Amino acid sequence: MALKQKGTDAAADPKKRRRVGFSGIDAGVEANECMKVFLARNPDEAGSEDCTSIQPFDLNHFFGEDGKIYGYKNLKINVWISAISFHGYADISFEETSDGGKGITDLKPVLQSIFGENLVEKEEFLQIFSKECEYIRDVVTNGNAIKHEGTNESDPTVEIVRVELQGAAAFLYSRLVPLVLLLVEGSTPIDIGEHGWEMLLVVKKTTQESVPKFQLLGFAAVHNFYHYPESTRLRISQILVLPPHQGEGHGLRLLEAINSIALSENIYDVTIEDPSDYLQYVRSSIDCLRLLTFDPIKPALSAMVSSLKETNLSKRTCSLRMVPPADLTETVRQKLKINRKQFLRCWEILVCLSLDSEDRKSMDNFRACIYDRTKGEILGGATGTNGKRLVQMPSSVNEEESFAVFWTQDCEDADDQTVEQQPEDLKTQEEQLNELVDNQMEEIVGVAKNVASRGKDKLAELLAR
Ligand SMILES: CC(=O)SCCNC(=O)CCNC(=O)[C@H](O)C(C)(C)COP(=O)(O)OP(=O)(O)OC[C@H]1O[C@@H](n2cnc3c(N)ncnc32)[C@H](O)[C@@H]1OP(=O)(O)O
Repeated sequence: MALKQKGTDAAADPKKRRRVGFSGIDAGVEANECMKVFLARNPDEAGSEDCTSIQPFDLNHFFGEDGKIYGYKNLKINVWISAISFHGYADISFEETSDGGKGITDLKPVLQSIFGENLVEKEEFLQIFSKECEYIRDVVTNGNAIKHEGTNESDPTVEIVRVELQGAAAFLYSRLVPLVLLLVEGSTPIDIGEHGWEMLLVVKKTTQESVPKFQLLGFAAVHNFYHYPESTRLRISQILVLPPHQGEGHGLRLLEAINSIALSENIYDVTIEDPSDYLQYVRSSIDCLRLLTFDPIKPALSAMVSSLKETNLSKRTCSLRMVPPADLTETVRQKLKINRKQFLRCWEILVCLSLDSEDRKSMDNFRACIYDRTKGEILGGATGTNGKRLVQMPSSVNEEESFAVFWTQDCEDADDQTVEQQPEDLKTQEEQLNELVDNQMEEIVGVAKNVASRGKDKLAELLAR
């Protein structure tokens, strides 16, 4: 790795070290405040801040325990990643360095932990644009274009290509790792040495002269793993649409392509590893639209909707489990490859869509069912705690949504239970639970609205029954 550093190199040579007027102990600077990452499409954009800027979810977590950089005055770290070859080039500048009590952060190993071997000197970075201008074409040459219903509907120049994660494709993945680390929250690089990995690449073809013929817009890393006794499951491990192209329908295309592979190869089902909220939203929207036209679902759905209209759960004298019949869950898995957990999510969305939002009683009953389900999941059943307790945990990410469940050591010990379940504890638990239920209602309604606007005709047909 080569980094071009402006300013003094005082950090390396103690004799040259100059004192900076830090008053007291150095408070440090947050990495999020001084580091920027850009995507450069051509040599002119390399070094310029007028190109696509990437918004990493959090840079601080790469930098030590407190996410801070120490010992620099006016530090600026700019990194450009080539949108053609995915090499990187870093420009680091600062006025002065000085140990203000917390040392001088060594930036090289940190940048290396993000960008690895991809980081090169500026000169090399600029040359690579022409040297590797057909890099993506070379990777997709051995791949298979995935054609399925709806393919290329909106843009015939965009294609999804399926490649095994070996050889050139494995090299491409290793070049994409920095973007994965920066943009996919909580991600770690996948083990490409493991059997069963493949990638789906979203590529844009162009016939224009002087620009690469293939441009990478996004990708999904998918693992095929064994399911007893003789089938395979497809697990989407990482999916990333490059920042300038997010929201253009490519994530949706990738999910649709994976669904079509699962159907054509009679895969057991499709799962997603820790989907982000937005990915889950896109996925549920697609699955609900598929389910709207899936006839076997209709009788069970209308029976569920009738029950919600007729019962009154507000007094909690009766209860209703808002789950689909087990045989329907199995049919949905077999025919649409939607896994059980995902179908349960979609089921709630479809029930919500089928209810009259003006009918207070039905909507209250619906919320009561979501409440019972959530409580059951967290506290281990609506009738007892099963020895589990819900506590709110401090979190830097989102305090409101951070809960932990812990088990009391001996759940049959009645004395322990009495001591722990103080009335004020129960009230806090109740408040936290209600917040969680409100969030879930919001998510359900969000997807329901999207599905309603995109599948008006299908929905009208479903509701007419
Ligand atoms: C397992 C994991 O990898 S989790 C991490 C996921 N990845 C990340 O978070 C990295 C950063 N984000 C991304 O890479 C992307 O934003 C992704 C992958 C999450 C989503 O891909 P995108 O290309 O941005 O989304 P895409 O444009 O395909 O779809 C989203 C929009 O199109 C809508 N849409 C378009 N057509 C349709 C349709 N036919 N049916 C339903 N919805 C549709 C979606 O509902 C959504 O609309 P809205 O946000 O305006 O309400």
